Amino acid sequence: MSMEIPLLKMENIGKEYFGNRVLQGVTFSLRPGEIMGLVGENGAGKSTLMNILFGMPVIQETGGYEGKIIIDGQEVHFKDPLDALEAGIGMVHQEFSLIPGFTATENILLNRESVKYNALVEVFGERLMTLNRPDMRSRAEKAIKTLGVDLSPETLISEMPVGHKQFTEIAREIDRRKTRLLVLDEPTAVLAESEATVLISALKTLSKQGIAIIFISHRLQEIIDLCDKLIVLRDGRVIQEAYTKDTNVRQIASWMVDRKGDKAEEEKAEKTEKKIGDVILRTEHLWVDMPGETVRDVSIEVRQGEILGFGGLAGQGKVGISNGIMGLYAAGGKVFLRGKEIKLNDPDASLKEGMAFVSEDRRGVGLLLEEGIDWNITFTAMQVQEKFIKKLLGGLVKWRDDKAVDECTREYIKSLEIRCTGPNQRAIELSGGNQQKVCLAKAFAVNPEILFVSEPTRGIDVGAKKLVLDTLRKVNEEDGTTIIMTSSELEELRSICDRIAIINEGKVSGILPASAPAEEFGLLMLGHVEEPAAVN
Ligand SMILES: Nc1ncnc2c1ncn2[C@@H]1O[C@H](COP(=O)(O)OP(=O)(O)OP(=O)(O)O)[C@@H](O)[C@H]1O
Repeated sequence: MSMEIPLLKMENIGKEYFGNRVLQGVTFSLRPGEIMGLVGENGAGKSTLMNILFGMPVIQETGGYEGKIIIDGQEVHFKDPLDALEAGIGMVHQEFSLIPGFTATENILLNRESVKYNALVEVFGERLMTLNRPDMRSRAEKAIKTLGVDLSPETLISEMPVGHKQFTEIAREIDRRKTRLLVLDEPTAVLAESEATVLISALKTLSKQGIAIIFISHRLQEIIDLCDKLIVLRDGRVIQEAYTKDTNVRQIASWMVDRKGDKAEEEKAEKTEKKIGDVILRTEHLWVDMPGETVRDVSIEVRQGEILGFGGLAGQGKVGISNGIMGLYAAGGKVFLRGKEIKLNDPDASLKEGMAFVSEDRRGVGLLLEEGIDWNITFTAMQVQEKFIKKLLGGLVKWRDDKAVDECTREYIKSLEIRCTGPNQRAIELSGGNQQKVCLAKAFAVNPEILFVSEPTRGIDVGAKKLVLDTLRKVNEEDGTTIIMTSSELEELRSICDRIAIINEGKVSGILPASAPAEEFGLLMLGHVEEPAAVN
């Protein structure tokens, strides 16, 4: 054993939220340049542990924490993130903290002063006018280059696809010369596989320069590929510590869950015979103006009762299609539901027509963060369909049926294994993966005829992933719901879809049955257009 003093030691860390214990006796240490993976099921306590390390206000506001944080052998007490930054710790959160109306360069150069940006944006705005632009740009370019990504420093954050926002956040941390420890909370969740590969090699470069890294991910192969060692949290305790060279994905998955490890194993679904009906939804020359995911010309038919997948590389438009049909971004062309043309650019209309959408952007459009789980799950159904409403005197008097709301919420908490203190816990207090489950439950509650889901398993742990996909399959088979699913993971699409359309440069480059070989999908993703079927 070397006598070297670790860069960081967290010792006996504990945390309670209002009597709910979420961390207990967590201890680990990290040397300069070392990369540690932090894994565990949704709600195991990973983000909380990192929030403690980074001095996040939510920790102080909820009664602080127990245990010690020791840096270079000295105990530290961070009052807020600025103290942590001062000590050389950088953190990239699950959700972004970039300033929308500013460019990549400006965001990178604002560094973490922007932790407090809410009130300060105006001030920054003025300051930026007087800054040395060429110098700023070259610093931003340097940080972007270290990451090895194709990102223009002049692009506005509000116009970037989500993957580029992620790289901008990371570039911002790299530009801070002081950074000695970088914490990344699920940085690859919003990235396409190719982008994730770029990120992983960039992080390896940083570690060679002596920067230590704590990396949270549900993609266990990434943990193996990137990290030197890992710790596994279960119910707020460290239940295993290991060097990645001594373990494998299967073993890590089994450490994470109480249940048997085999639940984490990706199983091929047994396809039961199911009835696929007539065309229920049809688009004609659909275009959608969504930043980073422009749809140019999509004409496609979806049949009643099928699960249709949209796949393709990031930024090619697969994400834009459902956002356009559901009225969240400006769209044109024609969309027909059961043969009748529907109104575009009107989110309410699409809901009333019996369509529901689980967005890839769960914080942006998915949740009412300050409201309870119950309200989040039932609100849309209540508003659009008058579900959970009691009527008296022939409909003259209406009020909320709290009992029905509560029952429905409890059912989804159980079936989707949402980890919470109860039906009225606020959405903002849930872990990322559990918020994602609430978004799904909310869509199921309206019992839509057509359900659009975009990246449904983003942020979901390996065990729960199967649960989510099984639930989608069940809704499709038992309720006959037609499902249109967008995902950046081809294997996920292949495990539940009947057909998969690959989108390239804003157009459909081909549609294949899920059983087609992976190489054929690969070719379509690269823009090789399918041979047109026999000419008529
Ligand atoms: N502000 C808060 N108030 C109350 N409880 C909270 C708060 N933030 C988190 N929790 C609870 O702490 C527990 C741990 O959550 P945490 O976000 O640390 O999990 P996680 O391991 O990061 O999960 P995921 O993989 O889903 O992101 C959860 O049960 C969550 O509900």
